[in-house]
Amino acid sequence: MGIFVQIKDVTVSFEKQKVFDRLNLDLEEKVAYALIGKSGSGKSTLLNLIAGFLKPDQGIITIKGLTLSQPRKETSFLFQELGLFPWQTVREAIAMPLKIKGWKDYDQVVEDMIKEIGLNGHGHKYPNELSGGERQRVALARTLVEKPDLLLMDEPTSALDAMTKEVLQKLILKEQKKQKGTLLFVTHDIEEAMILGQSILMINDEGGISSLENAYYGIKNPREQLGFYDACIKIRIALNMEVLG
Ligand SMILES: Nc1ncnc2c1ncn2[C@@H]1O[C@H](COP(=O)(O)OP(=O)(O)OP(=O)(O)O)[C@@H](O)[C@H]1O
Repeated sequence: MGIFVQIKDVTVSFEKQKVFDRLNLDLEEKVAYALIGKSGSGKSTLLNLIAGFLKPDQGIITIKGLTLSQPRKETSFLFQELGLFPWQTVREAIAMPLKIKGWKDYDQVVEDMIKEIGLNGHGHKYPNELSGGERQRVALARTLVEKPDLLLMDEPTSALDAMTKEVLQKLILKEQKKQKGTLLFVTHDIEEAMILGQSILMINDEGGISSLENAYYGIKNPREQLGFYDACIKIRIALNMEVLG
């Protein structure tokens, strides 16, 4: 597997605050990365850089060997705010990226995706007629339907109850295995990082990023694996966060 995203000597500052100072990071092709770090450590900033929404003050970012100068159409982004339009139904929201790309016959693809996310029979509904978890699934479907080669997600399951969270995590895992794109997602949830990330990236106090291979990725019931919680706690301690309750 080759290097897909390369961050070379990237510096980013807001006003006088330096978020990253000569950051170097490589993301490999077709790998799922969890990005964790304290609040304000720069997780969303890193996603914005790789999405091409934010330009570094110094340094360069390359994707597939090409210097990133603007957002790419092969990259999908799932924002915390979801970005669903109140006037679009589930069906219209999922079809939108395909329409923009100039697809003609997308009805079946959209219907298949609606089934995939478990919203069969809800295609005609508007966001205000959906629950929070259903809205999050629609936003996820909209980013997955165009089969991006790079998917960036900012806390995809935040603010969901445990059961809905699990449904969404299973969906992400399934789609990731099927589509085989590169995935980078931000999470505050160490368990989620362990369940979904093949590799876990941690932003440390100095603004550097260290990575660790996740031995638990892909195991069917990771919670049942001996050592799962130990590993979670170790990561929490490394991050200097509160130990799991
Ligand atoms: N547009 C901006 N203007 C000024 N400061 C900013 C801007 N965006 C981010 N920052 C600052 O940069 C730092 C990193 O922000 P960022 O949103 O990347 O953190 P984060 O790790 O995603 O945090 P959280 O976990 O709380 O969402 C923060 O101190 C934030 O206040």
